[in-house]
Amino acid sequence: MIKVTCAIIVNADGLVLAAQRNATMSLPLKWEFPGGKIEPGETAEACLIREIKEELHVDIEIVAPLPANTHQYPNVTIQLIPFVCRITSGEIILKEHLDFKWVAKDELLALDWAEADVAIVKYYMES
Ligand SMILES: Nc1nc2c([nH]c(=O)n2[C@H]2C[C@H](O)[C@@H](COP(=O)(O)OP(=O)(O)OP(=O)(O)O)O2)c(=O)[nH]1
Repeated sequence: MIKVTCAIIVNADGLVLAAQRNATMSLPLKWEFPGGKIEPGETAEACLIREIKEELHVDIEIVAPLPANTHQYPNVTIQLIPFVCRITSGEIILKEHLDFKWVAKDELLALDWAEADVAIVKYYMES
């Protein structure tokens, strides 16, 4: 099982950042919460701060954890470990994703999410 962290980044207006995977990634064009695989010896929190800097070019702080979701894709099982986060500095520059948008909480489920993310979206909407 691969452990993957992801960031539910909330802005000052309460909107949530959704990021679209590019056409050459696995799960092409699906929407996700940015993040990535935990490296050996790394904490989930440190992983997420590193990944967000690499992918979005911003610094974040972690606000709160949400329940992890284990999901079996045909070729891989991942444990997706979410944290609610805030940007502390920088402007978003996409380094890997195709697109991003800020979405109202009650409109999140309308996006075409990576399957593992749907449960996380629901946890967040109920939180
Ligand atoms: N970062 C991230 N990955 C997710 C999410 N939902 C989801 O199913 N994944 C999957 C996609 C990948 O199989 C795996 C890790 O994604 P990644 O973005 O860090 O790694 P990657 O593109 O290099 O993965 P891969 O193409 O090598 O399989 O987790 C999510 O919300 N955020």
